[in-house]
Amino acid sequence: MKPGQESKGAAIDLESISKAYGGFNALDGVSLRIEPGEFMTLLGPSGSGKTTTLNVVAGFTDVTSGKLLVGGKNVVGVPAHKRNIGVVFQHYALFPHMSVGRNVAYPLTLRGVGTAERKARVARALDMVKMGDFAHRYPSELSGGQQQRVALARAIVFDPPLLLMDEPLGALDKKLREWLQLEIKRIHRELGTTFVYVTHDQEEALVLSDRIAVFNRGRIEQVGTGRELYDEPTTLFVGRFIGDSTVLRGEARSDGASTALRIAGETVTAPRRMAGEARPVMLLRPEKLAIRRPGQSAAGTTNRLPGTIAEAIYLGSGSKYEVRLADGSTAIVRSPLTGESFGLGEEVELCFDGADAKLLADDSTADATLT
Ligand SMILES: Nc1ncnc2c1ncn2[C@@H]1O[C@H](COP(=O)(O)OP(=O)(O)OP(=O)(O)O)[C@@H](O)[C@H]1O
Repeated sequence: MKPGQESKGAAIDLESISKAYGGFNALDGVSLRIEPGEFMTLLGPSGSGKTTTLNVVAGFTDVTSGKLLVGGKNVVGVPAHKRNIGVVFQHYALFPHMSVGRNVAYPLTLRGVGTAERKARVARALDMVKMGDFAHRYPSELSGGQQQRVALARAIVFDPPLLLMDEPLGALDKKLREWLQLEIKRIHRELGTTFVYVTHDQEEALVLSDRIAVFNRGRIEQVGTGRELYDEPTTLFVGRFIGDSTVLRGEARSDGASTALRIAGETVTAPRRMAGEARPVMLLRPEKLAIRRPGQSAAGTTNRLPGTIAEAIYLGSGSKYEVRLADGSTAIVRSPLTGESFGLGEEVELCFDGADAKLLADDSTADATLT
């Protein structure tokens, strides 16, 4: 949204929404406030409840319990076609027998909008998605990316206060997807409408969103900006799902204000304690880890673990290394182009400052659910 521009978007409030199919809880007490004009992404692995949540907001799925407010009004029980919400799915649901222009005009025809205004609004919506020259084509004459842009035009042509998108770029190749991500971001800015977007792709979520809600097994684990989720994950699942990470597990000992982990005979410490009874693990981001040759001094690092280079990947802007540790686990390290390089199989030391380690409660399901 432009500064000073008033949001045309609706606020959404999900309050303790549950949805059961037989004895299975697809949604298990989901609460989320989405601000007017916000770009909110629902992110999580397959089966975590993202699509069910979106369908509940759209009115395609009823709830077992809970409240849903759109623009402050309770819409539980209101049928989908009366909610005035724009929707885009992964598979372009364009009408094949209608031209692009007639496809985009369809929601206006349904609403009884007169011819002159209809033409003007269809032209505006097609221009917004850069498909102004394609009004006379048929869907079968368009590429996948073009069809999705038409679907987007059709979803925004009636100025809905809320636009829902379920993996709209899922069927497209990487380059096209990256370009359309930027287009969707621009359209969101220009419209000022509330966007709710479903994806299982964390990079896509980071590119697009004002905030991200991370789903796991029918619940929201954490809601925050991409930076908050990366820098301050509150659960191991979120820490593992957003960005690369290394998880150190070992026999834990906490005393005073610090926590020590014993890993294959070595001890690493962090100058913090974790509240509660759960077993702590340390989570480290790749840029907080360094690799040194054994015996080499490493200023500023308080911890060292011996390991072996298991993988070295040249990334152009630097290198990414996988270091196999003595307990069999793998650490991921990013090192700048200017740094030293290491060969496969080389014996090294993994170094880090304990202050950079996040202490999180262990959760054995956090690895299994990463798909
Ligand atoms: N109509 C249904 N009947 C029974 N179970 C369902 C139904 N719809 C969804 N589920 C189940 O609810 C869970 C959540 O599904 P949902 O589609 O919301 O997940 P998702 O996070 O969107 O995953 P994906 O990315 O694979 O679409 C899944 O385990 C799914 O099998």
